Amino acid sequence: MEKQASTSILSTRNLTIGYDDKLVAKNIEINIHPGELIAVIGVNGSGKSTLLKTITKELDAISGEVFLEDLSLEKISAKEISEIISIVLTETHFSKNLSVKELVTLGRHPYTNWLGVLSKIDKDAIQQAIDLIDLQDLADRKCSSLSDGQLQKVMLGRALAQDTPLIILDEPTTHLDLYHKAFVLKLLQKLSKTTQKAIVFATHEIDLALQLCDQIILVNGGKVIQLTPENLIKEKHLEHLFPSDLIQFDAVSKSFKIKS
Ligand SMILES: Nc1ncnc2c1ncn2[C@@H]1O[C@H](COP(=O)(O)OP(=O)(O)OP(=O)(O)O)[C@@H](O)[C@H]1O
Repeated sequence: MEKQASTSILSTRNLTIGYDDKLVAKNIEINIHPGELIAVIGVNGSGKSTLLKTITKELDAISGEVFLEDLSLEKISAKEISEIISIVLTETHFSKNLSVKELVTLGRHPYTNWLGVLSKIDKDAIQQAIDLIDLQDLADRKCSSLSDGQLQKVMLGRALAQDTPLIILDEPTTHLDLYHKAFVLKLLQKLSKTTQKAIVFATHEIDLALQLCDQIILVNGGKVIQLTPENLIKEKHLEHLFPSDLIQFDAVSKSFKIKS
């Protein structure tokens, strides 16, 4: 089995992503390490979801390679992937009739036997996830009774219970107000540091991502670059992200401003 020498949890080599009739981005070289909080940013339709789908094997790469830890993604089974990556999608693919604790318990699915019997390790992982994000008071509530912000925390709880070194989230702050967007992203930042898990999320909250993330992956015009927020700003990659007739990036406040 081909190996790549590095301490990355996930890396790519000369990766090209897209669909049968559409090349989305090429020459992608990204590296994700333990404890890092990484935002994937880019305008609508730039390829953020395509990149996340490709690195989680939901979509085949057009060419190039993805490595999970040091193994080529092509050679790893779905079960092995689920022990390394947990995925939190925006759309909810579960019955909201479940209680919070039942939903968090689903995170242990890759580890339980076919009867779904929980071992002590499973029960401890579920409790730890509930404690880590303060879900104790919500544990017996039905998911249908939760606000979007609470539901997002519960989805994160399920990913934590899966206890993988890498958590990937597709737009975790959609539908949240500014306070809850900041709350969820700050929680992701805290979890990446306390658990040393790598957390990667696609987002349109560029201002917040610049303040909170260790690294930014920018998908733009068929290219993908990975830099620290400081270098992304210093190298002026954000200046021409959007058409300049309406908004411009202000490097001093590290935020986008509407042109007067
Ligand atoms: N199944 C598909 N087949 C062909 N083209 C697709 C498919 N899914 C997406 N695309 C195209 O690939 C490009 C990248 O789409 P993608 O959904 O990855 O962008 P995104 O950055 O996640 O967008 P958004 O911010 O709007 O969610 C777009 O041009 C889109 O139309």
